[in-house]
Amino acid sequence: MLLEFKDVKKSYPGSDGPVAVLNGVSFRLGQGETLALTGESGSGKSTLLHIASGLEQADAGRVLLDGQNMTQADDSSRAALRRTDISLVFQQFNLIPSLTVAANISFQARLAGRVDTQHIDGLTKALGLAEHLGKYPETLSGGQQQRVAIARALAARPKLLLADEPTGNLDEATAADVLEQMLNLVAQTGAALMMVTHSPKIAGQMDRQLHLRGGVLV
Ligand SMILES: Nc1ncnc2c1ncn2[C@@H]1O[C@H](COP(=O)(O)OP(=O)(O)OP(=O)(O)O)[C@@H](O)[C@H]1O
Repeated sequence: MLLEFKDVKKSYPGSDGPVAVLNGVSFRLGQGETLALTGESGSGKSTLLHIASGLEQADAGRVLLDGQNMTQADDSSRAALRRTDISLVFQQFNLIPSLTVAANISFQARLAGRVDTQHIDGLTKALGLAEHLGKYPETLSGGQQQRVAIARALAARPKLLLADEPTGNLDEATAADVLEQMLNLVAQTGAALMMVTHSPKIAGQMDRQLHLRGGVLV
């Protein structure tokens, strides 16, 4: 099993005491599997994704990545796992403005110590980015910027790709293209994918769907 949540709980401080966002969340994600995470605004989808990525810690329960207990790992081991095994794609692209497209794409692979130029060339071509490599992110369209973020995320050959509304900032036609390319590349690289989405149509393209309601998965 690649990712396993066991009775995960998370609260945030509210004006009248802690507010439970995740109230005992359990699920498993196998290698290469794709999973959609849906739920109303504020239901805790991003919180769950951040805990899966190690960006945030659960208050209780266990999160296992490839059998390793992330809940007990210290900050530096969680950071190491994030560099080597997990990649994230966000709604807002989050590219590094001072780096060229080429440098953005190889950034995480460099951090992970896993630069494979042939693999990066393949991603760049598949995403139609070959003629944009020397440009800076601000000169690209939203769709092109998100393609750069996807190439960066997959360049390090992560076992797990976590995507938070990755096509939420794109028009419908661009969103459909970017999603198709992302799903093809995820399948090719063998990564597992967990994607937060508000779109039932997008959720329907994943192997499985989980819905968050009232702090639990239904
Ligand atoms: N750092 C934080 N401090 C306090 N409360 C937080 C924090 N992060 C999230 N929350 C609260 O936790 C709840 C869940 O937030 P989260 O962003 O996980 O929801 P979501 O389902 O991803 O929402 P959306 O679909 O609107 O992005 C919200 O009520 C939010 O206000």
